[in-house]
Amino acid sequence: MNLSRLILFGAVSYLQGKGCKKPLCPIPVMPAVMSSARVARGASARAPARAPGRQSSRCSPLSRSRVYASSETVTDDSLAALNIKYAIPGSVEFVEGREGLPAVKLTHACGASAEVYLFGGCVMSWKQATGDEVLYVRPDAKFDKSKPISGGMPHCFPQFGPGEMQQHGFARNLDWEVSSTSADVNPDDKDPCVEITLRDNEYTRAMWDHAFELHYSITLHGEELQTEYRVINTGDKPFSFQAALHSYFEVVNIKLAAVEGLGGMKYLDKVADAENPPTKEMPNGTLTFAGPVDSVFENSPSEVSLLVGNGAGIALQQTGFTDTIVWTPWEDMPDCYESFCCVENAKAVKPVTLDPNDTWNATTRFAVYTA
Ligand SMILES: O=P(O)(O)OC[C@H]1O[C@@H](O)[C@H](O)[C@@H](O)[C@@H]1O
Repeated sequence: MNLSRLILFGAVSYLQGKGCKKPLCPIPVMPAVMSSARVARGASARAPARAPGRQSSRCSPLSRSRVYASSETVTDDSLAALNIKYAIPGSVEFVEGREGLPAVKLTHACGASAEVYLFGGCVMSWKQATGDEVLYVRPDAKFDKSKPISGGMPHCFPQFGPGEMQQHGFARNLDWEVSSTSADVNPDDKDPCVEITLRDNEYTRAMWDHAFELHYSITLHGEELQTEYRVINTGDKPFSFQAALHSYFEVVNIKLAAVEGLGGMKYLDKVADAENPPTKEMPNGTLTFAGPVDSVFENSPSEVSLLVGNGAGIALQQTGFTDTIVWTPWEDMPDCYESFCCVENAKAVKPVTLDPNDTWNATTRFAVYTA
């Protein structure tokens, strides 16, 4: 990726076209249907024109852009079946990701795109209209399911960590199911969207004995990436969990990068002690990097920005996720640390406790801007 091009082309033209000012337009009202019980069970939240339960009525097998050999064995979980059921020509398509992992590609009419891998429910790519990649995937990332994908936007659920469970919980190393797709929030400016779902199973029960549904929707609103995260307690006893989007962003160089919006805040310093982090206070101003950082900011502002080192930045807005984590491993990862910075939207410090049938929601909105 060459983020410097963002200054000249995509971000400027798109944000100007949308009338945005730095760093972001006010958060638009998310579709009200996102919180309804019907949606929580998997109906297509963002396609009100469709009949309930018919998630891909706009998808015609005849007009899909990918052609499959007729001799191909179509199983329920194959790309062909997913495309037949959920593809929306020009907006939503199921494709083969790295090492054959199934992925859903969202394409916005402005040229922006995103790719979400069903393994780990991980947004692996988010590109601006120019083709510039915003996310970062580590060179040591594995795509054989032997470990979670190290890069993009993996999940931390139901544990942020460290804790009793595997680091960051299990949601990032399981296959998620597709529950709906849509592309018709506004017919004049189609916003492609996919919703994927994770439910408890034998594997999760062995680690965490609770019945749950985790619904995660990813939408491209122009060049912006928006997500909605919904946890439902489907069991008969309360449970507590932590959750985070462990986002890896590409930077020009970590030594030139900075995070705005956290000045003067208290934080837990996990570099000093990962198990019992001491509380420290940030000086006013921006957070810059001259060594490893692993800081947890509780009740952080709903908007922070990552400056990538060339004048461009990524604004992160959140609701529900009350905390922000900033992580750079520095020389623990000598081959790649200069190229990325993790700025994570999280509910990590105080876990959420959810009663049976209750739902917890969190949203994020990511947008590239120029100074
Ligand atoms: O599991 P990954 O992707 O290698 O990330 C590990 C890091 O993830 C961060 O979220 C934590 O704050 C760090 O403490 C941890 O080291």
